[in-house]
Amino acid sequence: MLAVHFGAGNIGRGFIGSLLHRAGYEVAFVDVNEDVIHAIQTRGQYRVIFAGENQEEEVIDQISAINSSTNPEKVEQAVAEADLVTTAVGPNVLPVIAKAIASGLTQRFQQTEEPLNVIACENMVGGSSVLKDEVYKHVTAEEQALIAQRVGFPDSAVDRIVPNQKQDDPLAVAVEPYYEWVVEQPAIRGEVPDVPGITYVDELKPFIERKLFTVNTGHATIAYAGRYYGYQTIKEALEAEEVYALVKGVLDETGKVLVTTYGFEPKEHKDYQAKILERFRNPYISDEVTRVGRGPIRKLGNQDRFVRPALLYREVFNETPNYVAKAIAVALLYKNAEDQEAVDLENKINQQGFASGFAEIAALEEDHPLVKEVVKQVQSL
Ligand SMILES: NC(=O)c1ccc[n+]([C@@H]2O[C@H](COP(=O)([O-])OP(=O)(O)OC[C@H]3O[C@@H](n4cnc5c(N)ncnc54)[C@H](O)[C@@H]3O)[C@@H](O)[C@H]2O)c1
Ligand SMILES: O=P(O)(O)OC[C@@H](O)[C@@H](O)[C@H](O)[C@H](O)CO
Repeated sequence: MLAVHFGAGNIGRGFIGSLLHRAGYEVAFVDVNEDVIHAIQTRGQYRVIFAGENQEEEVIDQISAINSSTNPEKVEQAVAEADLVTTAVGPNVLPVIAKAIASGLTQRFQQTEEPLNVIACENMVGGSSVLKDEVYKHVTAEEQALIAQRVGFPDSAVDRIVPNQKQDDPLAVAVEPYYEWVVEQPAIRGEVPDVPGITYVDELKPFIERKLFTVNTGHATIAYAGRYYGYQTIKEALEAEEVYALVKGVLDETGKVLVTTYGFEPKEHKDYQAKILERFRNPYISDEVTRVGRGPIRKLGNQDRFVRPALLYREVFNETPNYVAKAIAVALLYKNAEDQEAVDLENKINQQGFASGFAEIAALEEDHPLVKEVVKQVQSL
């Protein structure tokens, strides 16, 4: 069985590749990073190191790699022959890989009537649905009809902390042992892929929103507050009283709205939150605040980890979550010259001011109550 995975990065090698390998797939990685591609092509395997007391390892072999920049035809052929396609490239890259997937499907329809599932494993709501919309832009109406019949784009939620790697070996990847991969089953076409570790659910939304607005909202809060107070890693930032007080307040607010909206059992959600804070404190993982805070414009977007839960909170309780607003305020002060989105954010705020800059990024009116509260929080920092 062949799985084609776009994005041979942290999660691609450290999580998706590992589970697909265990399920018996040969994994063809598609990437644009020639160093990683060359290493996979020459070595044909890599190590996953589980960052815990015993530092257990797993060897992933039966792998290959294709450079989608220099070898698009090979990518198309791989998609045409694949039994499963997955992605972990970053939400902003989905429109880029959509063209290669579309060309591969065009070729596939000339070769076989076999169904195929394409699962985007990105930190966003509706990643596979967004990818499907992007693929549709590159195919004919007739091919859109074939896709609707034969190709599933089930949305998914993936959870495993995989920091930027500091290994001498460019392919080895240290990961936390914990993982969760939830996939929405009704959108599957043909047989449900038998991948141990995937949890199939009828409705993904509660799960992706619980994950994004607990794990990622908490993570990003620690990253931006950590950067603001001068800490380098998530672990050391979380040890700071002012950072812990903020993330605790944020998780209380997102927890309250998630429990009310989706009916999660309150004690169970508290345990879920506690587990996440323990994961952030993992002594065997060093995760920079600059990785977790990467892409601040994406993370301040209307449907992402700060604004979406804040709007849901206002909808449900008719008041603004002040801790989330404070977390947004420190995010607006985020600086990192090596992160283009951080540079763009800083320039936008300098040119337009906080109210106009944040309102534009969050797709809100400048006089929106959340914008007003965020500006108030910035002024009090
Ligand atoms: N790292 C984590 O802890 C984690 C956990 C859960 C979800 N995620 C999500 O997984 C996705 C990937 O995150 P990551 O941490 O693995 O990032 P990463 O930067 O380590 O990996 C992304 C990979 O995509 C590749 N890429 C970029 N453009 C490409 C293109 N046009 N075609 C093919 N490959 C391309 C990059 O070269 C890189 O190897 C993101 O959506 C992220 O939010 C990450
Ligand atoms: O990947 P991002 O940039 O959306 O968010 C950074 C981290 O919060 C994220 O990668 C977490 O490590 C991951 O979502 C844990 O499952």
